[in-house]
Amino acid sequence: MPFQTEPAFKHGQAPRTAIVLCNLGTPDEPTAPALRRYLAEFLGDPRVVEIPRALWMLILHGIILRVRPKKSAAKYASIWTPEGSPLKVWTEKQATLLRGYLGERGHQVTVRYAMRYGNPSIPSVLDELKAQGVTRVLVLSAYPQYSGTTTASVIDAVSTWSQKIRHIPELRFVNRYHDDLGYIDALHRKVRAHWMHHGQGDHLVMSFHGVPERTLHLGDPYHCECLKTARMLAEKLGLAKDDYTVTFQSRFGKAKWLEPYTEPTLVALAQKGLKSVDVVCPGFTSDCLETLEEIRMEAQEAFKHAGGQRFEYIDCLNDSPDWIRALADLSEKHLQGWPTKQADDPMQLVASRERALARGAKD
Ligand SMILES: C=CC1=C(C)c2cc3[nH]c(cc4nc(cc5[nH]c(cc1n2)c(C)c5CCC(=O)O)C(CCC(=O)O)=C4C)c(C)c3C=C
Ligand SMILES: [Fe+2]
Ligand SMILES: [Fe+2]
Repeated sequence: MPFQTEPAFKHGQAPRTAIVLCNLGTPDEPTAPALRRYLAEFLGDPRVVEIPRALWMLILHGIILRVRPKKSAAKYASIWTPEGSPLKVWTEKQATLLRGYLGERGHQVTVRYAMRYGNPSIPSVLDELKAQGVTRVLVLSAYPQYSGTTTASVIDAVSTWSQKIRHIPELRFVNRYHDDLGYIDALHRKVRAHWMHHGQGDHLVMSFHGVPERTLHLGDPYHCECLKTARMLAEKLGLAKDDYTVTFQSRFGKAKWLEPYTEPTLVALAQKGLKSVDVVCPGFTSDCLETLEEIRMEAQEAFKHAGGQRFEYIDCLNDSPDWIRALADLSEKHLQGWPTKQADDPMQLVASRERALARGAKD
């Protein structure tokens, strides 16, 4: 296999570090053709749908990609903003803010965001970083809970890219932070701030994205990590067991997914007489189709239709300063041993002195 051409190797170049904040991805626009491209890539990933390949390709291309793009495009149109898809807008903002926070702490790191499906793609971002001379990459997934369907797929994309590279940068992956104290604290503050402004409902539903239940029995830690996040958040909020329910949303297809399902749970709670509920989606670090349309719109309607009166959707972490601080702390933890402050790294000091001398010679 031919490898990508490298620029000539130069001795004495200072190491350069980058962080890539990877999220799931989103269509380029809320139209059926854009959705077809996005869903073909997403649902064609064997990490996402684990059924025999030939059969799945027939179903995907023969049925799903003929029907779903139009329906999904209409849903995306209902949450689209002038700046684009919320998922992309928030992820981009998080990357910019993370760069700023780390810069304030004296770190010289490049921070980029990338999307596992759609744009900017993981390989395109890694190509760009490599062209800029980046020698160390910390891959930080936007998924706090590890799942084979998401986190592992990001790792696959980076590994596939590296297979065509001769001089591979040092790579590190943050696989999970479901129990990271900064993440839990940021969630807790988000919920508390919402209660302060809108009052506290009679019950809190914590809704996580679902996965097929089979993956749990096959050893995927996702379910356990969601439950741990929920337990820690509940403890921090001072909630008793009866004050909250953990649910799973976004079921796809006919197979059994993790239960209890979010919308039927909300309907059952309303039918039992619950009038007032708060819903938070702790596994989503950015608002997106699944939170804004499926929860804030659809689930709210179902809850009220079943007799509920007050439904408060609590925004995702998005650009909350507590969250960006947690991201910066997490990054610092995983950057250890990769000097990113000039004073830490003699090579950087030499390189910067040489640059200064070269500038002096020119001036
Ligand atoms: C087909 C199976 C799917 C699995 C498994 C799955 C896991 C999974 N997804 C997220 C996070 C997000 N998913 C989003 C959208 C979305 N998810 C699926 C299917 C599966 N997800 C589809 C088909 C879609 C697209 C929309 C649609 O047509 O319904 C999103 C939102 C993206 C956006 O653009 O806003 C997120 C985020 C996680 C965390 C996860 C497993 C843990
Ligand atoms: Fe999904
Ligand atoms: Fe959905």
